[in-house]
Amino acid sequence: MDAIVKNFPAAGQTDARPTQQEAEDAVRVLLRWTGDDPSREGLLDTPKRVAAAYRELFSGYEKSPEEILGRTFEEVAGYKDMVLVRDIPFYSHCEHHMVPIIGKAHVAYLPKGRVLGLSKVARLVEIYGRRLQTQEALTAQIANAIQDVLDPRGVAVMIDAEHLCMAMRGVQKQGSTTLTTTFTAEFENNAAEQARFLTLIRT
Ligand SMILES: Nc1nc2c(ncn2[C@@H]2O[C@H](COP(=O)(O)OP(=O)(O)OP(=O)(O)O)[C@@H](O)[C@H]2O)c(=O)[nH]1
Ligand SMILES: [Zn+2]
Repeated sequence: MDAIVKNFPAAGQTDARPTQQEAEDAVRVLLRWTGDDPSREGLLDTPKRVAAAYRELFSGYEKSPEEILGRTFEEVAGYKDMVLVRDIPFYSHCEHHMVPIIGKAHVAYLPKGRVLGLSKVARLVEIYGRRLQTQEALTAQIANAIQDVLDPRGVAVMIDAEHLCMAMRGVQKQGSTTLTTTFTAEFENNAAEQARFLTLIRT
């Protein structure tokens, strides 16, 4: 688990953050970089709004996956087959251009006794989504967090996302999506389980 989160500040650890003033000044520089005038009326409050928006869009750095996944329960009448939460919509930002990634995550695991609250799976996607990401890292982080904290028989994650850095700029290919998968433990070793996961996603 440490390996997954150690690049990010832990919950409450905001000391290394620049001040509000520094953040707003940086936005003013970027406004000038666009060619606009930060002192015109319509842009006067923009640095403050952008700083607040960044806090929200990147709030995943302040949240702990272990905390979210910590609350599990066992009373499921011996249920032990796959649990799949599919079509979890998310927004993230690519770490190369800081432009949105828009997509859906499908997350499954094979329980070994304990199960997760279903909303916690979606909350986990939010935590990692609200950080600067590559799609590969996002996929692996979600799978590894569940594997490490819940210790199920296996985890499968698929992400299907559009990168606006490929659509709005650069190569400008709108509508193309990228698929990434991570399989752990029993999912990694068992092609039939992988196939069942992929079939259930499409059902
Ligand atoms: N593998 C991977 N690549 C990504 C992701 N998000 C963005 N990229 C790519 O990161 C690459 C960065 O390439 P660079 O050549 O350093 O940057 P660039 O000149 O802005 O590249 P272009 O987008 O081709 O204009 C681009 O090919 C992006 O498409 C991601 O989640 N995963
Ligand atoms: Zn990008």
